[in-house]
Amino acid sequence: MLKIDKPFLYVITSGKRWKHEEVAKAALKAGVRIIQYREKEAPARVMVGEARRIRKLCDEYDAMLIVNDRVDIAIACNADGVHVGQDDIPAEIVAEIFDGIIGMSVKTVEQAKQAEEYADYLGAGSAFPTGTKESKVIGVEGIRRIVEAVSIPVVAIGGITRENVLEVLKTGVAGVAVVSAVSMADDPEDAARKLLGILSTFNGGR
Ligand SMILES: Cc1ncc(COP(=O)(O)OP(=O)(O)O)c(N)n1
Ligand SMILES: Cc1ncsc1CCOP(=O)(O)O
Ligand SMILES: [Mg+2]
Repeated sequence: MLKIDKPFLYVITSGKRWKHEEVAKAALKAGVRIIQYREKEAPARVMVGEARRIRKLCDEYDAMLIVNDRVDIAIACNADGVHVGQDDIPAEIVAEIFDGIIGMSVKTVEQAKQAEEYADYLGAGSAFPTGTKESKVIGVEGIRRIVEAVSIPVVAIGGITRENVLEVLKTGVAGVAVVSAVSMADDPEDAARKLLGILSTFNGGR
């Protein structure tokens, strides 16, 4: 389902410093192959336009697009997938109406095992404290427990930076997801390139 080499960098856009499209384009130029469009406040009319423009960019770079929370926007922009959390539309209902990748957020092994039935991958975190979202920190050990409990790809999220990403990779995650490390960077393309550089040197050892 996630047809990219491991470990991968999963960039989540925020429109708070740069436009969503600017972040997506910078990440794609750097070599990122999975982008999540995450917009929590804009009207649907604005979201659908942004999501469609990012879809076009992802097509140019042969990259996957996941839409956060909103199955309607995901359908309208022909996204590859949709990501839902514990309070969003349940994954089993997403599966009824959406033909694509389903990602689900989890914090515990119990949630992870339940999510496995309908999800194609899991977003596990927060790995570290983060200012981007109020989210309980489960730590690197919490991520490791989830990785070991399931057989679908696990993407770590929350407070991941160039400084701590190696520690996270050692848990065996399939990928690492970042919002601020790229979307809030002075130079998002350079930030993504540097993170990708660290991922490519990681030898997979635990
Ligand atoms: C890859 C990935 N993992 C986790 C999340 C968080 O989803 P959720 O808990 O629904 O929180 P919001 O992002 O919707 O605020 C994610 N978006 N992506
Ligand atoms: C969306 C989300 N879900 C758990 S932590 C988080 C925020 C991640 O953002 P950042 O990479 O800036 O810490
Ligand atoms: Mg959500």
